Amino acid sequence: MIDLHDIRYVRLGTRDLDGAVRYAHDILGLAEGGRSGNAKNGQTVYLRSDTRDHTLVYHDGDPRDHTVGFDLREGVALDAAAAELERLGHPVHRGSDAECAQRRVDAFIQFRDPSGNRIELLAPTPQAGRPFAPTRPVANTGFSHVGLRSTDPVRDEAFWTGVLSAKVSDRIGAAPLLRIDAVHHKIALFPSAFAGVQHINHQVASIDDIMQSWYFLQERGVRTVFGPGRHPTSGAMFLYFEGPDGMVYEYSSGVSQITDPAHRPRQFPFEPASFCMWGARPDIPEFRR
Ligand SMILES: CC(C)C(=O)/C=C/C(C(=O)O)=C(/O)C(=O)O
Ligand SMILES: [Fe+2]
Repeated sequence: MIDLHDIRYVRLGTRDLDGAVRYAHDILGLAEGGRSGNAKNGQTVYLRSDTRDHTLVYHDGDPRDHTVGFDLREGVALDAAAAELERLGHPVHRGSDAECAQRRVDAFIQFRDPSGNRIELLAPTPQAGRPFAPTRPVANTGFSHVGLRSTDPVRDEAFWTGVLSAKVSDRIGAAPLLRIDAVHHKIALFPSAFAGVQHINHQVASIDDIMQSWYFLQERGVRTVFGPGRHPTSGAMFLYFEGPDGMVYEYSSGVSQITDPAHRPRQFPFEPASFCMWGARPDIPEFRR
């Protein structure tokens, strides 16, 4: 079992780096935390959502190119994790010096989950907490979770809980909401015909930030695709909206924590009442019945 600590970053390719960075800054309220590369070979922009070095990366490249990077729990050796994955038949790529520099990490390994989602495991790298101030008036308290596409959620749940250390908090139909710490979920696996990141969540402080964001997005012509609403599963109030290259972003507030070691996942039917207890209906393909 490979013990995960937290998600460190999501990396997304884009053909419109300036547009994606502008969106991250002006709409999401993220702060630019530096750039690397050059116009000839491709640029990478690091974006900050909290006191961490960065949590979102946009780079020149194919918009279908998505990667999620996880910190390993302290004491878990990268080599041991690589050996375990290879023993189980998952090919592993060890990051070159140039690739490490691009990710601002000391060392990492890369592999794919059974659906083909590209995952990176990072050697624990101490990060100095740097002050973070949102770049627009929203109390963005930080990046929190991803929805991943899964071509077979039952198979992928077995991988994420059996090979990696995720635990099932709840299921909606076949879609598991998985935790790797006390937070209700950091990963959700949603049925899809192909792999990739399906949505990216940032936490905001309160319902005021959700509702103010709803009006803010409408005024700027950003399409809301679900909400405002409240998830019966995690209890979080939410707003999902469209980002660059069709990515869905989510703000949520009030996600529950699971600290009871005897917690048993609840099974919710895959229907709108399980998605929102206020009656909002999603306009998101993966959440349609
Ligand atoms: C609309 C989906 C199926 C849903 O209900 C997701 C639930 C939650 C939650 O309980 O907080 C999410 O945040 C999510 O993974 O989007
Ligand atoms: Fe979510």
